[in-house]
Amino acid sequence: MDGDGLPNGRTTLVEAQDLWLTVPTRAGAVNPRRGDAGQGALTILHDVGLRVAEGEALGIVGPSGSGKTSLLMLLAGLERPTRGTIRIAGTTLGALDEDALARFRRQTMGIVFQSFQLIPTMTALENVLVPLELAGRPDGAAAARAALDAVGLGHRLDHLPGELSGGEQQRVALARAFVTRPRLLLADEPTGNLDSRTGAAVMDLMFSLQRQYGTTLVLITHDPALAARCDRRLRVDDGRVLADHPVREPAS
Ligand SMILES: Nc1ncnc2c1ncn2[C@@H]1O[C@H](COP(=O)(O)OP(=O)(O)OP(=O)(O)O)[C@@H](O)[C@H]1O
Repeated sequence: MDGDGLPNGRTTLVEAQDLWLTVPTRAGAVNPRRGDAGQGALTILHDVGLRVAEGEALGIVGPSGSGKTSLLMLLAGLERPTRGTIRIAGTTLGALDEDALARFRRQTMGIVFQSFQLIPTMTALENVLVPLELAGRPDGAAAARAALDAVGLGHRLDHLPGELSGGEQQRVALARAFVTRPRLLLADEPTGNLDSRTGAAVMDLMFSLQRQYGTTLVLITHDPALAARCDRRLRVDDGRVLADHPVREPAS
């Protein structure tokens, strides 16, 4: 490790500095643990900073309500910080307007949510085709089939999400997230809706694809065993980063 906690010799893909997130609150909706930031505002994240090296897997852990999802939303550019900067692959998110941000997200990131977030009226193949069509990829259909093959669902191309099990739906979501070979994968409790055995199988698949493609991973999880599979672990509590632990030195 070097002085800033990154494995030696790796370039930084994600860098966040001095992040604050404050949202307006309805009267009576103030979280007593955090208090009121003043004038009906709640501070969800306070002075958060982090760096993630290219190819690294970072696990984010912390109690419910500590701000993990909020942090992920900022990194995805789905929410804007009240203060602070986020730079991903050399691009400062705050400098982009909404269209440019959406384009940058499509080119650079894949996102996997706890609730799968597949489009219910589209088949597995059509769901995986969406990011390819948005990227204007002419080889879309072949790439989408290959991605579904890679997650073991080559025989379920024409099934709607409602005709698939939870584990199968999350595998479709993984295929959709990886199909454009994003440099960064953001995953928010991807096993949260799965039983432990199915969740373990889906996570084996995710880490295997992450290693195969050299994808940088930011993974929110409540599962210590899953966090321990990451190269580093970041602990968030009450909107602050409390500790940054290397789990193990990555193989050089
Ligand atoms: N838009 C919002 N308005 C008001 N409060 C919010 C908003 N978004 C998040 N919060 C609050 O901010 C806190 C952090 O929420 P967040 O979802 O980031 O936590 P979390 O660590 O991901 O929790 P969990 O592990 O339960 O998913 C919570 O107290 C939540 O109620």
